[in-house]
Parts: sequence; structure tokens; C-alpha cells
Amino acid sequence: MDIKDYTVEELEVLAQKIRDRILATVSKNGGHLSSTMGATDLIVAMHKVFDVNKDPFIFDVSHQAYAHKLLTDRWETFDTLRQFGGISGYTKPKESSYDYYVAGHSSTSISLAVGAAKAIALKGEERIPVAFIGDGSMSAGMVYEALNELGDRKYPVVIILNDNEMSIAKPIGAISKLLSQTMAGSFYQKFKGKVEKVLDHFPEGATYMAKRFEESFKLITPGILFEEMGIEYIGPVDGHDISSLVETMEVAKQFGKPVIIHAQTTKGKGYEIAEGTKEHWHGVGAFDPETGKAYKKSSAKSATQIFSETLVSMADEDEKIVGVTAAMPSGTGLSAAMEKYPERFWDVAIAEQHAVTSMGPLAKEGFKPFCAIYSTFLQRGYDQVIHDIALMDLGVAFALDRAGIVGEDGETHQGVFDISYLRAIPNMTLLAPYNETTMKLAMAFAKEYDHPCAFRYPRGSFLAEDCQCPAFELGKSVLLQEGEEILFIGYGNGVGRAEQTAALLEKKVAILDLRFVKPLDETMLESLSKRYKQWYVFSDSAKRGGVGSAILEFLNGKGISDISLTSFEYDDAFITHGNTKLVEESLGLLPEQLAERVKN
Ligand SMILES: Cc1ncc(C[n+]2csc(CCOP(=O)(O)OP(=O)(O)O)c2C)c(N)n1
Ligand SMILES: CC(=O)[C@@H](O)[C@H](O)COP(=O)(O)O
Ligand SMILES: [Mg+2]
Repeated sequence: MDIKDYTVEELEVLAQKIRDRILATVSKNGGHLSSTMGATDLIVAMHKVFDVNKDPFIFDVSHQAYAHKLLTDRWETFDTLRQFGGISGYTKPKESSYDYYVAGHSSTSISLAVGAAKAIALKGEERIPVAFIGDGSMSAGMVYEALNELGDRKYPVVIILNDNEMSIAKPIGAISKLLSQTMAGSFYQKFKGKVEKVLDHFPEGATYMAKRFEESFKLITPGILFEEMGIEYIGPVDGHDISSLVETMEVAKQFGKPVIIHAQTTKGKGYEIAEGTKEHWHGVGAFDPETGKAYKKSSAKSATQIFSETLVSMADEDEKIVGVTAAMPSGTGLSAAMEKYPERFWDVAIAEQHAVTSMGPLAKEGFKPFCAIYSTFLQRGYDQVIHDIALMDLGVAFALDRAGIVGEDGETHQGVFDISYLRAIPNMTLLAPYNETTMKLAMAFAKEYDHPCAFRYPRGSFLAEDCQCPAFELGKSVLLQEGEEILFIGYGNGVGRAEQTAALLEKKVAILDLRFVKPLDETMLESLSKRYKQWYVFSDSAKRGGVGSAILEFLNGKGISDISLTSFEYDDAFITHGNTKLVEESLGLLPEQLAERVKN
């Protein structure tokens, strides 16, 4: 949509139209409502001032970029948002050439903008990278790695800081507090302008004095942080006043050096029910826009809920239990323990690397840390798991939520790689529960285990029913049923899938709850290899380096060559977004499809 000639009034009308469309669509499909509503005016102004046909528009996380989608080539298809086969909830160059980069994990935008600026400089072109980042995403280390270089090399990059004083939950930390020092900030802006005019008429000595005076004011504004790093700071500005946003961005565009525009916005702006600091509205399922009431409430207990309740009762009994989340207190369920024991459970903001490393000394000092991180986000803390936890052989337990296909978030968020990336690490133990009881038992094992371990569980509820089960013992599996010829090996939620598939077969198959993919139950596997020759592996994980790989490595190592092993894990491709069942169907992983494959 070309809005270059729009007047401010026309832009305001357009912003309202965009918000209406977002509300209508998200209330049907679910999605990131309050982030997108709050960012709309900024994105409209960005499209008016910069040129999306040539300037790289780089959205951090990109969950807030619905207005950008609507302003480019997705007005017609917006109804399909986050649906299987429809448009993604995030920016995605494969979906549209107007999306410069893919995102979903936070705090990459400034590094990308610096990279784009380098390429533009090398090509001798005149294009300006514009990074759009939220206040919550300013906590991660990558942001400061990028600013460190940007402030030194001075590439002409414009950073739009969308400050709604919210991450998903309340933002944590000193940076967030600094960004909130805005009363002093607006005063400082006016003061600075006046001082600079006056200084032009004074001799050197007076300039020096005034400069010191000015700096003492800057100490209490967000500007100090950026200006001392060599990045110009403009702000705070009203992130809903399109007229002044356009003016400010025009100024920033002409700077020819790095500049940050600090805009204050209201999360949820335009939908009163969601406005302000209401965490629930960050990401929602379908709801009635009149009342804000959710249409569908899941009745089954989620794996997260079981983790959350079990952790609290473990913390009740043992004061050595501690825990951490990186900006996902409600998502991981750590919030319950944080509320009850705020001195032992911490949200450290979006900072997975720090979350992991900081738990090491706690384990060393005799505490039992539970590091509750989504499978996909632990990718950020990989070196920290190796270098700061496993190398020290410390008893940190990683609770990996959202393992497997996560549904509508799609490619960027699928929790499919954790087994492959953790299995290679010495000292690491990997286990998985498959229902409520085994979750409690896996956590009881993790609590007592004095080495690094990780247990994974799915988004939503487990596939399997609850049952009576024996306690977890290191490297021990449980044979759930004997059968004829065929052995189903399930890991975590894969046990439920194996059971559902087995129920569709005429022949009775054996089912093994593997429990540990590292170390494997070699004794059991060797014994089963004598009785069963067709093995099928069920696990919600990547095939490469996954559960099937681990078992094949074992069989090969033992020289057992008469087993035919088929893995029903994920093939070597990124998995798209959409309703989980539809996505699984597209991969041929529904029990009915798996049963057919076994029969054939
Ligand atoms: C590395 C990483 N950790 C955690 C998340 C989960 N996450 C997505 S958005 C978000 C909050 C971001 O806050 P902010 O940037 O201020 O955006 P807002 O929604 O407030 O506009 C979090 C924690 C993520 N996407 N990436
Ligand atoms: C944008 C982002 O990364 C989160 O908001 C994510 O969508 C949360 O996912 P869950 O809904 O699984 O907690
Ligand atoms: Mg925010």
C-alpha cells in the first residue's frame, strides 16, 4: 500500500482501520493482540517515512508486525493469519519480499540492522536499515553486542524502541527501570535543546561547565545509556501521535548516523479491554471481541500446569529448590513458585544465556536449580549449557517446555532440536515423562540427581492417560506391554502416540517407555532385540540426532544388524505453523496414518 502521500489525518484513519482488522482477525484466529495493537501507529509512521521497497524494515521477534503485513501485500490474506497454509504470525521473507528477515526469537534486530548497514555500505547504496524493537527485548545480550559495534562504527541505522513498559509479563531489570525514567527525560530533551543554543554564544570554558551540567541531568534519563555508547537518542516521544512520529522519524532519517527513537506506547492500544499492563492479552486464543471472553477453555491439565504445581510442592518441602525463567513466568508456569517463594525463583528477563549460567553457582553451592525454558529458547543458551553447566558437571535440571510441534507460532518456535543438541554433551542426562504421574516422577528424579539433566514435555496436555508407574531410575526404561514381532519405542509424548497407534492395529505390539534417551537402557534394548525385529520409534523430535539415531548408534555399536528400525520423528526440514493436528497430519504423524504405515 503506498501511503507516501497520505496526510496525517488519513494516516490516523488508516491506523484505525488496521486495528479493526487486527482485532477482527485475532479474535477469530488467536495471535499476538496487544503487542500488535500497540505498535500500529509506529508502524504506520515508519511506512510513511521510510521506503519499504528499499530500506530494510527489521522487526524484533516480529510478533508485533501485523500492521506491517497489512500495509504491504497481505491485506487480502490476513484472515488466514497463523492458520495452517495461511500467513505466518511473524515476518517471513518466503511469504513476502517486504519482510526483510525472519524472526520469532527476540533481540536480533539491531545485529541484523548492523549487518544490513555493512552490506549497504559495501554496495555503495543509499538505504537505511530500520530496526523495530520492544522494551522487553532490550534485556538480551545480543542487543548490547550490536550497539557496541554500532556506536563505534556509526552506521546510519534508525532504531525504533517501542516502549510499552511490558515484556510478556512485567519487564525485569535495570535497563527497564532506566527506560522508565521518562519524566526527567522529556524535561531533559527541552533543556538540552535550550542549552545547546545558548552554548553557541559562549567561550570554551563555559561550554565545558555547561556540558558537565548537562551530563549530570543525562544521568537520570534513558539517553545516557545510548548517547554514551555513541548512539543519538531522541525521546521519549508519544508512540501514538502519528504527526509527531512522522516528524521525528524524518529527522532521524537525515541523521546519517545511528539514532534511537524512544517511543512510549500502550500495549493493546485501541482495544480497551486489553490496554495497559495485562499480560493475558499478549498472546491469545479465539475470543469474543465484545466481552473479551475466551471461546475455548481446555479442560485437560497441561504439562506446564503439572510442572508448576509439582515444583511448588517440591519447594514447600525443600528450601534448596530454586528456579529461573527467562521472561516466560506464566508460559513456563514458574510464576506460581515465584509468587510463593520470590527469594528463590527468579525471572531474569529475556536472557536465556544468563539464566543458564547463573544457575551454575547455585548448584555448586548446594542448591537445586530448575531452569524452566522452552525447548526453542534454550537454543540461545547452548554454549552456556556446555561450558558453564556440563563441563562443571553441575546438578542443574532443565525443564524444557513446548517440546515438539507448538502449533500456530510455527517454524521459529518448534521445540524439535533439543534432543539432538543436548545428547552430544558429555555429563548430560536426558529423560522425558509422558503423563501426569511420570512428570512428577521425572521431576523427583531430577531433584535428587546431582548432574546436569533435561526433561522435556509438550505444549498443552500429554497425549497419554495417567497411570500407575514405577519411579525413574537412571538409564532404566519400562516395558509397558509385550506383543508379537513389533516393538514400539516411545519417548516422552511419543509414548502416548505409540499407544494410540497400537490401539489401531489388529496385532498386539510391544510398547516400551524409553524414559532415558541418554543414557539408554542398553540391557533392555539388547534383550528386546532378541524378541522383536521390527522397531518403530515415536518421539516429538528431529530425526537427525534424535531418539532413533541414539538407538541406531547403540545397535550398530553392539553389532546388532537384524533389526529394522523406523523412526516416526521429524524429517530434516523446518516445520510450518498452524493447528498442531493439521501440521501433524501434513507430516503423516497422526496415529491413523502411522498405523497405516506400520501395516504396510
Ligand atoms: C529469545 C527469546 N526469548 C523469549 C521469547 C518470548 N517472548 C516473545 S515476545 C516477548 C516479550 C517481548 O517484549 P517486547 O519486546 O517489549 O514486546 P511487546 O510484546 O511488549 O511489544 C517474549 C519474552 C522470545 N521470543 N525469544
Ligand atoms: C512471541 C513469542 O515468542 C511468545 O509470545 C510465544 O508466542 C509464546 O508461546 P506460548 O503461547 O506457547 O507461550
Ligand atoms: Mg514491551
